[in-house]
Amino acid sequence: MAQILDGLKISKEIKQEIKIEVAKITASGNRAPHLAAILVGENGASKAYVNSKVKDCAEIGFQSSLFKFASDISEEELLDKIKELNENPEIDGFIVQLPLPKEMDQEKIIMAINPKKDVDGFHPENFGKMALEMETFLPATPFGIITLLERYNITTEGKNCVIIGRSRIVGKPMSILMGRKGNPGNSTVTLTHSYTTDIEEFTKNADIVITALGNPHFLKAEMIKDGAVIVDVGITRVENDSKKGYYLAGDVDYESCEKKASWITPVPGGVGPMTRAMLLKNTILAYNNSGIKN
Ligand SMILES: NC(=O)C1=CN([C@@H]2O[C@H](COP(=O)(O)OP(=O)(O)OC[C@H]3O[C@@H](n4cnc5c(N)ncnc54)[C@H](OP(=O)(O)O)[C@@H]3O)[C@@H](O)[C@H]2O)C=CC1
Ligand SMILES: Nc1nc(=O)c2c([nH]1)NC[C@@H]1CN(c3ccc(C(=O)N[C@@H](CCC(=O)O)C(=O)O)cc3)C=[N+]21
Repeated sequence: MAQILDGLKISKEIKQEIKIEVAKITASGNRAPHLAAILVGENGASKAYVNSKVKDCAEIGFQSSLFKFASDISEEELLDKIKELNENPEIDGFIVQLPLPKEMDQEKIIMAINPKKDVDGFHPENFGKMALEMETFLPATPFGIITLLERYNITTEGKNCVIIGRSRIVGKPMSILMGRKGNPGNSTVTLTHSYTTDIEEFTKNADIVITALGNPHFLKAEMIKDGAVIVDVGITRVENDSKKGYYLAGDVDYESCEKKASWITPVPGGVGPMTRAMLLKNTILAYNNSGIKN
């Protein structure tokens, strides 16, 4: 029976640590860190995520701002908003919630963000720094996963790590971080995706499997080896008859895998809360590097 990598618990610890840091900042007469988010369109999951971010900020004493736009906003209008946030000295960091409407040039939007305020770590300058092991903002989800592994003293050195999914926000940066020098890191990484012909061949030999594909219950016990560490990033809303109308499904078939794994993350309560905590962590890093605070 696997032990639980309790992301909810660790995220609370991290938030508590940040809350203490914020209290010290404000006690000495400086303004609190300020995180902003831009949300375009009406995606239900995206709305829920940015709303929870506002709540997280209030909980630990950050200021926060949320800018909502209809899905037919022009690229120019969005770029103007980004420019305004880039220049506003009272805002330490901001994120543009993804995915953006299909018609928009996502790359152009991300490129417009001031890298010093890019607390998602998505700007190519920050992504490049991450890959080159320079100090920068690490994307919140992979940052959350390595922090979770670290706090549970999971050894990654010399291990075979298989990642499923190669998105900009999870799979790709995750593969870089696990393969970097250091601990967590020093793993031998295999990055798999929809063109991988026989995923099972890789997952069966993996000491660590990280799933980020968005396919409910994809990873079954037969696909993993005894004692593997399983990290489930996937969150899909699957419709059912409950009051909410859906339940949250991970990419891992938890019921079967927990019997075989040594460690496993639950969904919900695993990687998701860690992502939120690390965004706050990045914001305080941005704050501390931004000079004058008044
Ligand atoms: N817990 C958290 O904090 C977060 C959770 N998520 C969740 O993680 C999941 C993934 O999201 P995201 O990272 O944005 O990825 P995307 O949805 O952007 O991409 C999915 C990736 O999975 C690959 N893939 C899809 N199907 C298969 C398959 N059958 N076999 C192998 N690879 C496959 C795709 O391959 P290809 O590149 O070839 O198309 C692609 O690289 C979603 O459920 C999302 O909601 C996302 C961010 C944060
Ligand atoms: N610019 C940008 N940055 C992101 O970091 C980003 C993004 N866009 N787009 C969408 C994905 C998704 N993502 C999640 C974060 C937390 C939970 C989370 O807190 N999940 C809870 C459950 C939440 C619920 O009840 O719905 C849990 O797993 O326990 C989920 C998903 C960040 N993303």
